[in-house]
Amino acid sequence: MAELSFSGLTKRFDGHAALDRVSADIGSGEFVALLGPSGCGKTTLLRLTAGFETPSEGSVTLGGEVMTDATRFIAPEAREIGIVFQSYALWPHKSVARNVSFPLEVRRVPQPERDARVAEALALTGLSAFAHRMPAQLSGGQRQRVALARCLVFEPRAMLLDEPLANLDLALRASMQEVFRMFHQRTRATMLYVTHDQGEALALADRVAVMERGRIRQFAAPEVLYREPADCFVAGFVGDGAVVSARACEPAPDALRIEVLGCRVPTRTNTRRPTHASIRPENIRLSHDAPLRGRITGCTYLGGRFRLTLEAAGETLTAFATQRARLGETVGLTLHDLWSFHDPEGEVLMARAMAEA
Ligand SMILES: Nc1ncnc2c1ncn2[C@@H]1O[C@H](COP(=O)(O)OP(=O)(O)OP(=O)(O)O)[C@@H](O)[C@H]1O
Repeated sequence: MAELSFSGLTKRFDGHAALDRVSADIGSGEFVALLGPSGCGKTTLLRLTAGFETPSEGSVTLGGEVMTDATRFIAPEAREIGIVFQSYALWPHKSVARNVSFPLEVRRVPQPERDARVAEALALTGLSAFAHRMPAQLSGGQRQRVALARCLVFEPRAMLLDEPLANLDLALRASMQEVFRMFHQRTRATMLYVTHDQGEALALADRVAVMERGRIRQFAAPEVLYREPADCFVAGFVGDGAVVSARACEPAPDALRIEVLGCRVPTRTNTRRPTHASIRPENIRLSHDAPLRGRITGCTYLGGRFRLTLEAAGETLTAFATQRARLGETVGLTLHDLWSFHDPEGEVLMARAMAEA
């Protein structure tokens, strides 16, 4: 499977940039999720990759070969890219086996080889027993697996998945995530997976590109996005917790301590001029005598622990507790292991994102 690159990729619709100078490299065999709020450009990026749209500027390269740029356009069917849609897009009048065999029939693969490859694809997706069923006789999850088998049977150079689990109920989504993970481990296909479900993106992908307003704001492994968000948008969008103003303590030769919520605390950081800190629930310890005081405004049982919402120094924070807490009760809070970053425009962006939500 080939590596996929975007360089300065821009797509304007009626003067409005749906994608704005996106550049990224996806390694061969990598599973990448595109995550972001509605309208941020995820589907547009997928459609440009598939060849359903042409870019206003920039290029898409697959396996070192330019698929599209200012002078070149390879037609979608010649790109050898597999696509799985949330609507499954199966042929209703063809059996499961015929649906899966269709891409091979189009490519005039001889029958014995076709049969062997279809059997292999059905086995890989756990559908061998359903080969002769019609799509209408399958559940949503089984239909999605047929779409997956039909995609992998022709060994595409890359696979694009557009919210493939969006139509499934919660329990099925969880089991299908497992199917996707196993599928990726066994095929090592290069996969670009669009979702606005961050749980899905963080659980499945090797790396996640967090998008906002046509741009990639951070492209990193899930644990890096969570522990070291690049800016206020990513810190607020990915994971639980709060984003608050911070500044380096004086003197600030290394900015290893910050002032946050009126406290001076050590920080992990990549800057000498932090403007904000990300406070995850696990960064807060409850202790009776800590000077930072928080008033409990919410307490939800999560199974095994409680999620608390607290008001402290004018901010809303989230913490975990082992025991139920009383609403209105005041507790002491100790902050530890905070991540801080430089994002002077963060407040404006966050206000805009909240207004749009
Ligand atoms: N064919 C089109 N004509 C005009 N505007 C378009 C067209 N396709 C997309 N857009 C606009 O481009 C922006 C990005 O759309 P896109 O579908 O890529 O977002 P998305 O992140 O996939 O959203 P969602 O999660 O809601 O599917 C939106 O503002 C959308 O209205």
